[in-house]
Amino acid sequence: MSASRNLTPLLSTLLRRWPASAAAAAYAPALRSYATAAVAASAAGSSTQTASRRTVSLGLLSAGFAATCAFAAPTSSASADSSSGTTPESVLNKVRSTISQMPGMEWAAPTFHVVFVLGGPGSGKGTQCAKLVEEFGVVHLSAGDLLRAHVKSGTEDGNMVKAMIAEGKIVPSSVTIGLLKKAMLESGKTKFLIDGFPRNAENREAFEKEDGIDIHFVLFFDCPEKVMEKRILSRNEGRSDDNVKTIRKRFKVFIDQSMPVVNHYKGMGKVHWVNSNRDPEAVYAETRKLFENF
Ligand SMILES: Nc1ncnc2c1ncn2[C@@H]1O[C@H](COP(=O)(O)OP(=O)(O)O)[C@@H](O)[C@H]1O
Ligand SMILES: O=c1ccn([C@@H]2O[C@H](COP(=O)(O)OP(=O)(O)O)[C@@H](O)[C@H]2O)c(=O)[nH]1
Repeated sequence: MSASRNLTPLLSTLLRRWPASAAAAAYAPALRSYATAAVAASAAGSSTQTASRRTVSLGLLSAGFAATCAFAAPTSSASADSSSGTTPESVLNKVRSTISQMPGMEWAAPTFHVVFVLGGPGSGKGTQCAKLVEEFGVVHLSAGDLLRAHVKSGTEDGNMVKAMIAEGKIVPSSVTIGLLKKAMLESGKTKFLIDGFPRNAENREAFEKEDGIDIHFVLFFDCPEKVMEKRILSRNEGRSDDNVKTIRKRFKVFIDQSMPVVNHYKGMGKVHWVNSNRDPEAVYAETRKLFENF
């Protein structure tokens, strides 16, 4: 039987084992894309499999299901989950053990492919990422945008983030990585531009500890401070941190804390340096070449 024909009953089995909340149902499309990606991955590797035991790479499917359960808050079933001690890790472990018990199925860790897009505030990261999304169909995740959306949640955590952004400070990785992982899982895709993260050594070290993420390279946009400041002051997106006082603090944080991250990856030969002090089309003409094999 082909792997794709196995898929629907498998999804039903997984969803039956852990009753889906209304919010979980909203994740079904993402789950289905993971499943499709998993089947494609399995088909690509089928020549190495034995006829008696067909191995299906279900890591992405499992990750999608874990996301379904782990991020279903704030529904009533999610609060029942938290009262019974369910955590993202415990859900993932359940998915893993169920899959391992299914005949002909084997657990495989998911792989997400990532390019970090770094550069000073106003260097043009968001502008270039939008062009890459259009041409290459990659997913653009701006850590700053995710944090700003989180502020709107009005939670205690959200208020802490709001205060840190207003001061140009770097939010702890536990918050930012949680938001990034959630967005990655929900997207149902596997190739990501992570824009504006990691911003310091703590962010970088924590992200590198995450399983199943392959950091392909770092795209660094280089632009003089004077030019970046001028750009930010005419950006006009209503951002609370786009004022001269906070911009100067952000530049200092960038030099003191973010440049060491860039230099770390430079030492590993992973940084592509692009001069972004040119018109956006000229910057893109150089940038796009780096993605032909991504
Ligand atoms: N190459 C460029 N030349 C001139 N202006 C640019 C260029 N790239 C971006 N901008 C503008 O500068 C501002 C900051 O760009 P943005 O992409 O938001 O930067 P970042 O994401 O690095 O903070 C935006 O208003 C954008 O339209
Ligand atoms: O991984 C991140 C990304 C952003 N920020 C915060 O969000 C602000 C805005 O970041 P963004 O990347 O959106 O804007 P940029 O500084 O590139 O203009 C930063 O100054 C930080 O306070 C953060 O703490 N961690």
